[in-house]
Amino acid sequence: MEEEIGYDQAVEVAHLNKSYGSGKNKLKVLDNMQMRVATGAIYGLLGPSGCGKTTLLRCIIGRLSWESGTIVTLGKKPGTIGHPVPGSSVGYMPQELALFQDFTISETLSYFGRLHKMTSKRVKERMTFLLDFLHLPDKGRLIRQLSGGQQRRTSFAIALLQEPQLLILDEPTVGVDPLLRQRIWEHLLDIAHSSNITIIITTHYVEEARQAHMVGLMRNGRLLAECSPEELIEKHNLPTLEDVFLELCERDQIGDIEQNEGCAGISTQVCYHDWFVISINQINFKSREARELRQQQAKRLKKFFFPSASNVLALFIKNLTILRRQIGFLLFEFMLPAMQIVMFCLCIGRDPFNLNVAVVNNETCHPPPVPLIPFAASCAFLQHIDSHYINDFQHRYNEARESVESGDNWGVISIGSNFTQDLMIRITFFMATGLTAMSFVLERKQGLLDRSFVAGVTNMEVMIGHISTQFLVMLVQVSLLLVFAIAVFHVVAEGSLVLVVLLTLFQGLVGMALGLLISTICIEETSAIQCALGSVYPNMLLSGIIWPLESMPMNLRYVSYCLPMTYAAEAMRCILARGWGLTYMPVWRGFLMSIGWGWILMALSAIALAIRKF
Ligand SMILES: Nc1ncnc2c1ncn2[C@@H]1O[C@H](COP(=O)(O)OP(=O)(O)OP(=O)(O)O)[C@@H](O)[C@H]1O
Repeated sequence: MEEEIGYDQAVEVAHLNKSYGSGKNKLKVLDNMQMRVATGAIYGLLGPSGCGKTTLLRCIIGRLSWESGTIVTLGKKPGTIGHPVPGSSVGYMPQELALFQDFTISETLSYFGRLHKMTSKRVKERMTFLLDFLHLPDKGRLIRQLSGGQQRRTSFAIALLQEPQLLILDEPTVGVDPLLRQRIWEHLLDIAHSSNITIIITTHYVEEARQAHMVGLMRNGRLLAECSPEELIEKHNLPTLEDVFLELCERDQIGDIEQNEGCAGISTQVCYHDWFVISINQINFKSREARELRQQQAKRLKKFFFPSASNVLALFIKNLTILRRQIGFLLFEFMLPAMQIVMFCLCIGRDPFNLNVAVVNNETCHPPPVPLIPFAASCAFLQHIDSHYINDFQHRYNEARESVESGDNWGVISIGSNFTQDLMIRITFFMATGLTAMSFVLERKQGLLDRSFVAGVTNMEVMIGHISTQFLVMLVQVSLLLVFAIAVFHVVAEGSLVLVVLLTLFQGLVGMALGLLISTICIEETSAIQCALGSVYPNMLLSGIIWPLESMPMNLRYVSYCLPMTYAAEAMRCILARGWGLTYMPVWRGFLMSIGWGWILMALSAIALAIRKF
């Protein structure tokens, strides 16, 4: 049974050290940082720009890891599995807007309400209150149509939505008029008092922090003072908090901060209150941590394999809403693969000029007028060629080659027996890669991904959310592709259509998983696009789709066998041209490779997501 620890301090930070980068580029941002926030208090975190406030807040909510020191948020280390931090116990308003520009206010709040597992009735109630309280316009208005101040207030509304135990507000009053700013502070004081909600707030308007119960003054990643505003002002005998702040900064610059008697060993002015009855050192976290480690690993694995259905549903609906808002682009996406196959089947019929070449066709052409003849794209190609220009149709490769050697022809066109079938695998794979390659990039840049993570979403849930939405798009794409290829152009299809559809979908999923990996690794849109294109061409060249594997150097051939498309393309040829089923090795091997690659790429994406901690 888990040990329940009551906490008088909602947040305790002790000896925290945190750096960004490594080696020569290492930047120490938090330096032996200390902080204690009593439950039900409003804590104003003040400090010059770049002193590490946001970094500290992100550590407190479990979005950043640190090198050494301890953080206890609402009784446990943030990020502990089963602990709702990050999750519903914390409301976070980041500095950046972090809003879906194409969502309405209502859709935005509903999305976060679903993540926090609120009933739709409760979401409606809170929405009505927040719209009125924050002077927001009609809930049907798109975020992009709101003014800067209105957008910030919407962002604030998200943080307040589920009435969390802990509110972390990173500069919530920037761009808010003084009247509304005062209302916000009154509301914060009210919820802290009536609901025992703890609030940590950063602000550059130092004077407004006088309304907080406690203020922490930071500089260069260290805490200079932690006191109630009145005590600080009284102690320094200065008229304003801002003056105290300036004086402390100046004294810190010349190394003249007094050591507080009650706080030996910490070069910080700290005022003790009745709230601070538990010292972080009194709790034996080390022994508890060791005991919990094994349980945590088991829980982490469970959470990885059994994601929350309601979170996945919330992400799915969110992604669908994004797609709905881009309906033109969505239609284009639906049609693109079908257009590619149509163009391919139509355009190859154009007359080339002055080509005196021998043609060897290994695909089977049926003479008209056989009804519903299976279509081989190569046959259409040959039928459309004016025999005046390409007039030497050989049937055997050696004969064709000899005709070139003897000077009768200047070249040989040899059409492989798999010319048309491979196309479907190729188009599906690359389209799917394109579908997901940008999934995280934009959301991450706008801080949206981070906000979902703070609301308790896991990496796996985000990935499943994206894959399930894009899978819908891919279903439409594959249906259109197969209709055009098989029903309209009669591409040879001797085998089971179910296997064809399944293999195409599996290949699409592998392409999507590759796209996800790309979008996890790349920070900018341009690098994601280049990465997607860069992975497409080697894949295409090496997988034997453009040129036969047999013509490759032996070592390269082994590389080719390991690629996701090689065996799948072979399996597709065997199903379509030979009518083989799953009992044949080349067919099941193609399926097995597709499934294996899908899992490998998904796992790599999950690992990359976990390491990057967006
Ligand atoms: N992801 C990052 N990689 C490298 N350096 C970073 C990163 N994020 C922040 N920093 C650096 O860490 C330092 C502290 O940044 P942080 O955002 O925590 O400061 P802040 O006190 O919140 O500043 P502000 O008040 O301007 O928001 C800055 O020097 C910043 O450049």
